[in-house]
Amino acid sequence: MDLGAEVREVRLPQDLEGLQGLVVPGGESTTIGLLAREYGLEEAVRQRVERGDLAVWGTCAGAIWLARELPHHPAQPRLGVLDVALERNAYGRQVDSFEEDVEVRGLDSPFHAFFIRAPRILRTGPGVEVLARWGDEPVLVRSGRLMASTFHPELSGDSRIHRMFLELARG
Ligand SMILES: NC(=O)CC[C@H](N)C(=O)O
Repeated sequence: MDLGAEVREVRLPQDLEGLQGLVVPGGESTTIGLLAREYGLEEAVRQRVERGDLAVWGTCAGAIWLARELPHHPAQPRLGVLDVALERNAYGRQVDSFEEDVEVRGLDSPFHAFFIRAPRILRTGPGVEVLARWGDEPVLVRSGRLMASTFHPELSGDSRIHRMFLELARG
């Protein structure tokens, strides 16, 4: 899908240069966290976020990387700038992966969301806006120029949440 944004892969701090937005994908959050710390990317992203000149969207493992609190894995390396508490792999083995239609604030019809060994958002801080819930639970949140989803929006062939993020990035 072509949404008119120029994209590049980011692995090292210098890859951030000139970027307005960063998507931190799903995968394995411990690996992402360790490598980002080792390669100095964590610190570089932190500085840009603190200056307010980078929008960051974490999906699934990426959301875990952004989370301030991981009560069950407090020492896991992460950026930790988003005021939420998350629990990893929170939906148990049987239903480790599932798909659901979720209502998203600002969208006029439901979004089909894929949850893959998804984390659960246990708490959101005062500055955090919940944009979508599955049942009672937040699954898409935003705080300033940070966004986190516990599902994988890239698997739906629906670009509406990507468009929301581009607006944040262009901010
Ligand atoms: N789909 C995903 O990104 C899964 C996240 C993974 N379970 C983790 O804790 O890192």
